[in-house]
Amino acid sequence: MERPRPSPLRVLVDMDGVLADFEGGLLRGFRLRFPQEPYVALAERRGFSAREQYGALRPDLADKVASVYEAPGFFLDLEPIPGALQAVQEMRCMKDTEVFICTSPLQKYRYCISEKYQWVDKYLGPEFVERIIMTRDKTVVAADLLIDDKDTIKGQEENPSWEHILFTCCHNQHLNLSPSKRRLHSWSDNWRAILDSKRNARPEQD
Ligand SMILES: Cc1cn([C@H]2C[C@H](O)[C@@H](COP(=O)(O)O)O2)c(=O)[nH]c1=O
Ligand SMILES: [Mg+2]
Repeated sequence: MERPRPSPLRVLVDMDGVLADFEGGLLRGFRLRFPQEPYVALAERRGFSAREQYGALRPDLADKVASVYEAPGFFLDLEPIPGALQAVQEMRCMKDTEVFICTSPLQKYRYCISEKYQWVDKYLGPEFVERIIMTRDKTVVAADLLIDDKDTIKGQEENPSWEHILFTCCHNQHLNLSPSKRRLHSWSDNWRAILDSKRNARPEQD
């Protein structure tokens, strides 16, 4: 009897901090726009929210830093993270693998949503535009893996189907993870081994 084909391994890849250099673009934009103001160097970043960290430095800096990422052109002008484009293109061509870009828009979405689409089209092409999942709640999306730089991902679903692989970024590099949690240190790290191990750990299908 013919064995049934395994279902493809579905991988969600986050955008800001994983494909697009949000933190680098934010610091550059902040220093250009507010050259007299104190800033948080990338090595000093702690915690996902730049807004909160700037606000702790001086309360009025919270709105100032937010005004940088809410401005037109911010998301479109972000540089790709080194190795990211090649990695996801390779992932897309891998046998029995499905890759989607899973990204959260800002609450002030006026420019962010269309610019994220344009960014993907510009750097990855129309095949990937078809594969954008734009959601404020990634827990309700079904997949095997989510590669994301946000250390804690919460939403309506308490037990998401994916395993969260923490992608190292300036704001999370100092965190000690629980032994069960895995990191991808960069796109030069062995992301293929993570996909393979997940593929092999899945229960056999009848
Ligand atoms: C640091 C930081 C980020 N955000 C926003 C920017 C994006 O819209 C999302 C993260 O998107 P991802 O593709 O899921 O990585 O969060 C923010 O609002 N405030 C911040 O300080
Ligand atoms: Mg992110």
